[in-house]
Amino acid sequence: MANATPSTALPEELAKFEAMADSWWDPEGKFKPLHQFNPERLRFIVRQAAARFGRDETADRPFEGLRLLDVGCGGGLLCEPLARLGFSVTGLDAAEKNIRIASLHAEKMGLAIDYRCDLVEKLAERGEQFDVVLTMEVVEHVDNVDLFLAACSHIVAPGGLLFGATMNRTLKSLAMAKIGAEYILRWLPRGTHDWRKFLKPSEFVGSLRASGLVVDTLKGMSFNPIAGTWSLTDDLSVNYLLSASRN
Ligand SMILES: C[S@@+](CC[C@H](N)C(=O)[O-])C[C@H]1O[C@@H](n2cnc3c(N)ncnc32)[C@H](O)[C@@H]1O
Ligand SMILES: [Mg+2]
Repeated sequence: MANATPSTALPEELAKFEAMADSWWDPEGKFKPLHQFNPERLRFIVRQAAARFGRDETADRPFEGLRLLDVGCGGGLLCEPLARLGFSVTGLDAAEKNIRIASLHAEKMGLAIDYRCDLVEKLAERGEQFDVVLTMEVVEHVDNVDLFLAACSHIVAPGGLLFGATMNRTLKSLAMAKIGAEYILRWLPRGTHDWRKFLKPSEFVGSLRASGLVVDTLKGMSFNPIAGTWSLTDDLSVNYLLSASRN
C-alpha cells in the first residue's frame, strides 16, 4: 500500500493557514489573538526554561547554546523573540507559504532562524533532538494527534522541555473560543476551528506521559476584556498551556 504511514498534516487545515499567511505579522489582522497572548506565553516559556536550565532570565541572551524547535511555527511569532533571547531556533511548519513568510520576516529583522517546511514525525524518524520543543496552538489542527504528540515528545533531548498550548473541549470553549471568537467578536475567520478537535488537558497530558514525559506545569490563560490583555490563571476550561520535561 502507498501511504501506509499516517501523516499528521491535514491538507484542508494547511490550506486555511496558507490563505491567511500574508497577515501573520499584522497585530490587528487574522492572527490578532496570537499577537495578544504572545507576551504572556513568552514569559511562561522564559520562566520555565530559565529554571530548568539554570539560566539568568535577566541576562541579555540567557539561552545561548540551547537548541529550540517550534513545531507549527506559522509566521514565527514565537521563533523571533526566542532567537533574540539566545536560543538557536528551528521553526517547522507543514505549510510552505508560512515558511516563506516567516523566513522573509526573520531576514528583515536580521535574525538567523532555521525555517523548514517539514513534518515533526520525519524529524523524529531521523533522530533529531532539541533541548526545548514548542507546539503552541497546533494540536487542534493536526491529523493523528497521538502520533503528532509522540513525535514532538521523542525529539525532546534528555533533560529537555516541551511546551504545548491548545483549547479544552468544554461547553465553555464551544461558547467562547468557537462561537464567541468566530461569530460574535469576529476575532478569527469563521471555520478557523473545529471544536471537536480541541483537546482536554487529560488527553494532552496522557499522550505526553505515554511518550515518557513528565508534565510539570499546567495553566489556564484567560482574556481580560477591560485591560485587553491575557493572563495565566488556574481555569483550564478554555485556553491552556503546559510544560513537560524528559528526565
Ligand atoms: C494556529 S497556528 C499557530 C502558529 C504558532 N505556533 C503560534 O502560536 O503563533 C497553527 C500552525 O500549525 C501549522 N500546522 C498544522 N498542521 C501541522 C502539522 N501537522 N505539522 C506542522 N505544522 C502544522 C499550520 O500551518 C499553522 O501555521
Ligand atoms: Mg488554533
